[in-house]
Amino acid sequence: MAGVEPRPGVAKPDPILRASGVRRSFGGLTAVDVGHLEVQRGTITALIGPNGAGKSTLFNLLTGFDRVDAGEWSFEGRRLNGMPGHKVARNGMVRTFQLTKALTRMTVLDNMLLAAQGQMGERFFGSFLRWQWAGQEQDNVRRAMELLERFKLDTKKDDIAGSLSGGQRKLLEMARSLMVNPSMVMLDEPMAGVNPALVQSLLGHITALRDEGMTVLFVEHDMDVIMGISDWIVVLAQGQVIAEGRPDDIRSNEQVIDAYLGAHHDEPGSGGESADAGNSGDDGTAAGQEEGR
Ligand SMILES: Nc1ncnc2c1ncn2[C@@H]1O[C@H](COP(=O)(O)OP(=O)(O)OP(=O)(O)O)[C@@H](O)[C@H]1O
Repeated sequence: MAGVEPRPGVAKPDPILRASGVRRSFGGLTAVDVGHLEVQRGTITALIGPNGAGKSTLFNLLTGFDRVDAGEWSFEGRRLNGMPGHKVARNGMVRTFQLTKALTRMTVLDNMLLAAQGQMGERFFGSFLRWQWAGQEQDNVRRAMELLERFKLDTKKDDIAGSLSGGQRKLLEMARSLMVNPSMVMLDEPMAGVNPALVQSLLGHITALRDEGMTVLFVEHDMDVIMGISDWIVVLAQGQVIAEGRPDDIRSNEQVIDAYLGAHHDEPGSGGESADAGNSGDDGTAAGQEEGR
């Protein structure tokens, strides 16, 4: 990334993901309107922005979990427009999801085995899928156990996922995403609901993935995490990319500071003194119940 200019839409030397003219509106509100965006292969790229900036919507669009009004994007040179989420995942671009109610009722190992099906959704789970797996099951179990060991969840394989702490759930979400052998993982608020004691461990896992050649794109609100771990940062505000750059470029970017302060303008007591959107760890998961390991 040396020599890449810090400006919105800048071309990268070896982009794994390219998006152009991606737009999505809800009624009269334009949630996403991205002119051009490239994600460099093998980097940790953070997608940040104030509440309501369009980060989740952009994630959903790129991964096939929502439909664009306009625009196109490609991953590894292959057009993804109109491809459903499970096919996008099979093409190597996979996203994490917070564990749904149905998933929290399954064991940790079943969560992993279901993920091997490539984000088809838990409604497909059950005797039918189990029957269909017959041949692949051994390979999948082997891979699942390797990943559970890596994320230090192997001793929990028979526990119900809902019994895991907030941090362990995040580890499971990450482990699940790796079941399809992706080349890019998109992490949705990997630190939300995680006890500070486990944050370093999670950060270690994310940088290890990058060091093994994986591309990581993540949405996060915690500025210390973002500035500490990111190779590149993309800032969204009101659906548009308003800035891109290395952490030092973004830290001092006035447009970015204005966007955060503007977003906080009407919130009582916000004071606008910080560029942190300030809502990390508030997703109502098992924060404060970390056991660590
Ligand atoms: N399904 C939907 N129907 C209507 N409006 C929506 C829908 N999804 C998102 N929006 C609106 O689109 C805008 C962008 O929302 P989005 O959730 O993508 O922002 P975000 O940057 O992820 O915010 P946060 O940091 O709070 O999660 C918001 O104004 C939101 O209210």
